[in-house]
Amino acid sequence: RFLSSASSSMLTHGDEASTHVDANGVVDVNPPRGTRDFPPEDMRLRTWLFDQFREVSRLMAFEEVDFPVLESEALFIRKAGEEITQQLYNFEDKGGRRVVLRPEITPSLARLVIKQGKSVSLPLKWFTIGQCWRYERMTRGRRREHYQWNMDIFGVPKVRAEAELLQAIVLLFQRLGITSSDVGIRVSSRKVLLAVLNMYSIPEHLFTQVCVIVDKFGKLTREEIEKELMSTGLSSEAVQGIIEVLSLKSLSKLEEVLGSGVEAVADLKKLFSFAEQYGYADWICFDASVVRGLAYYTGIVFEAFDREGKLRAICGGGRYDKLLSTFGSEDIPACGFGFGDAVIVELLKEKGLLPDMSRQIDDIVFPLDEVLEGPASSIASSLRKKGRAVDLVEDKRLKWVFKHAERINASRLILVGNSEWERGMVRVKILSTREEYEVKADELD
Ligand SMILES: Nc1ccc(Br)nc1
Repeated sequence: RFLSSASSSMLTHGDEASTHVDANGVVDVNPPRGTRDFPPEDMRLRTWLFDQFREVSRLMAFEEVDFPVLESEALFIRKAGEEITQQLYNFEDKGGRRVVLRPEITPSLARLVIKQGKSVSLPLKWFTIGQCWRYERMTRGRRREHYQWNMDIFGVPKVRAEAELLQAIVLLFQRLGITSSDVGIRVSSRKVLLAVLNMYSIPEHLFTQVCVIVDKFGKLTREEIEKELMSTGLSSEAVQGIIEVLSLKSLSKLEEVLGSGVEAVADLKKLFSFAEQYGYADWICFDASVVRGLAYYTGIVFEAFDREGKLRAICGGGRYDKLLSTFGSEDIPACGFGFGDAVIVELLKEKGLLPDMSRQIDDIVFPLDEVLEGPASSIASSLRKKGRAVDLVEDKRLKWVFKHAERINASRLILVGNSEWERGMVRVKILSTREEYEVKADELD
């Protein structure tokens, strides 16, 4: 007897350590808090989504890479107060090593690029789809794991790289049936904020900290943002200046405030002109409030959002030209994005774009008598060798088999019966047309 999910939840209160086994030693059948199982129908949807990620990666000529989900904690120790590093799923292993279930992919990518060193020629265009983790007090009841598709380009210093990544994102949306009226991509550059800090002679060491605070724009009230910015020691004049510039939504206004010839403006102008050439200009818009919450971004940053404003960011990314030197290596210019598997599915549901996820099988082979189980096996085997997906069924009544064939959308039902088999024949039923005929068993394909 298994506990139902309801009764098992009585075993665990809040987030303090709780048993996953009840008083009678019966295991709670739910997965650990904040994690998901993928039973067949959910797994078909996930596989379909990941196939779209892979197909876009192929179209963009990216190579697939992979890493352990377990990483050294050292890869993620950053002092900028990011949410992602305050929620590390970290622990000490039996060897006394400080390790984490990775919260993101980019540091692993950087680690591998450094490890590969001179043996790889730039530019590198790599992608991966991997599970990422966070340990959050369950008070907010949020998930603790999700899968992320990551696309990263190493060795391209110019905004061509960002233009390529934006095309990948737009291609993905288009493959899913999402249009630029459903989704937009906000684009800015951290160099905008850097220019503002320079205008107020704010020391650059405050840069990442200010970025992490400003990333909460829209999540916190203006007063809360002002308070957090002031707490870093910024003058109220500088705080007002930052908020004024970050509220800009027009590149020409930005140029007026920052002056022409500022690198941030030049980069963004170049990127928007690329967008026209690629044909995705109607997907992107300048929004100076976009800074993204990761400390290591240094240039263009972007995030996709649903225009109805009901959901969290769908994906996001940016340039991180100085990440490798934080690991003690020579810097290599880089940019990339992460695209989670959860928000996009919520959006597809909202838009009625979830694909049909029912099963599909080519053939069901069914022996009408148990003495024919052997012949049924050889028929199933030869069909499989010809590439047919075959469900070999036995110990069932024929009525059940017909129901089953409907349930799994089988194309054909191959019945192995005594009278036919004596003549080396089998009976074939085409389930879509109800057509039925006999065929020589060794001519079945
Ligand atoms: N970084 C991160 C990891 C896991 C989840 Br769920 N969300 C964000």
